Amino acid sequence: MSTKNKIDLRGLVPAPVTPFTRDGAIDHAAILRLGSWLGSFKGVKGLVVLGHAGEGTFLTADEQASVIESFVKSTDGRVPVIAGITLEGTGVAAQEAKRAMKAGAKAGLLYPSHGWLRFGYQKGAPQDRYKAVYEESGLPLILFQYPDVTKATYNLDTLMEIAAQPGVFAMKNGVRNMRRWDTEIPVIRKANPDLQVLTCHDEYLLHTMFDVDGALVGYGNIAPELLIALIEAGKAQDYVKARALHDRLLPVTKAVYHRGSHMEGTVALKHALVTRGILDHATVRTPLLPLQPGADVEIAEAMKSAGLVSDKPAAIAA
Ligand SMILES: N[C@@H](CC=O)C(=O)O
Repeated sequence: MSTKNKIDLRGLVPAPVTPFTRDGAIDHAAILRLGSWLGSFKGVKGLVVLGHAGEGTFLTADEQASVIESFVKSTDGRVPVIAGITLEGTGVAAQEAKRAMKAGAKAGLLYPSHGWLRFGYQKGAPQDRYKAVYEESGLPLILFQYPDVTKATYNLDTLMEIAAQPGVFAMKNGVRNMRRWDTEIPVIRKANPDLQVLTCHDEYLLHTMFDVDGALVGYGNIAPELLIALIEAGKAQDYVKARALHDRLLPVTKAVYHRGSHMEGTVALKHALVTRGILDHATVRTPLLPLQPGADVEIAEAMKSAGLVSDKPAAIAA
């Protein structure tokens, strides 16, 4: 049976960070704070936990299940929780999907097998991975398109075959090649009108906003109200409004996502959540490292300039 149209992610789908206590354990009280705050925004349609922003691969299997359970609890199950499914082998990824489902996940974001990043993959292997994980676990899946510069990116034929599978209901597209974006998204949409297309180009969202049903982004942790407005402006094809929101967010985008690498973005998200009063500190797990001294102040200033500090809720410009 097709999973298409079962879960509606047409809006903002933040990928929450996983808060830790100062001594490195999972901070479930902070998860409840973060999840209930994000879930309080009408345009937030789902929470994708245990992704890159959630440091999902740095957690044990038991910790992963407990994070899913706490995020489900944070909105009393009202907002669907989707889990990152990241293990390399198809069989173990299917087991991971089953554990996620048992913990309360309503869907999975299936990552490419990690080794493909370096070596590439055999023709048909990505299609087989999506089919097998869905058939073995029953967990509805989001297709995850990696950047064109990696060997784990999927060409258009591969995307089309995965998108047409009954277990796949949405695509998170992070191709970061605008020639491919502009030519492939219309083709995929035409063949799969029910597939939900979500951008994940955190560091430059504007261009992708006019072609999508929503955004599945770590950025959603820290500026949900402005990103919801940006998605709405994109859907209305209102470039002037979208551009104004983009410009307002630009200092935050630079402070969080234009650092050395996307990995630092995760640490920066935690600092930004401190400025919003949701987290008390920005503890991360290695291999993530703290940002350089002063980065917290830069991030706080950027958040303030965008009107996103906790004592001054952001007003959405008309
Ligand atoms: N936004 C990033 C990181 C998320 O998983 C991406 O493009 O993949």
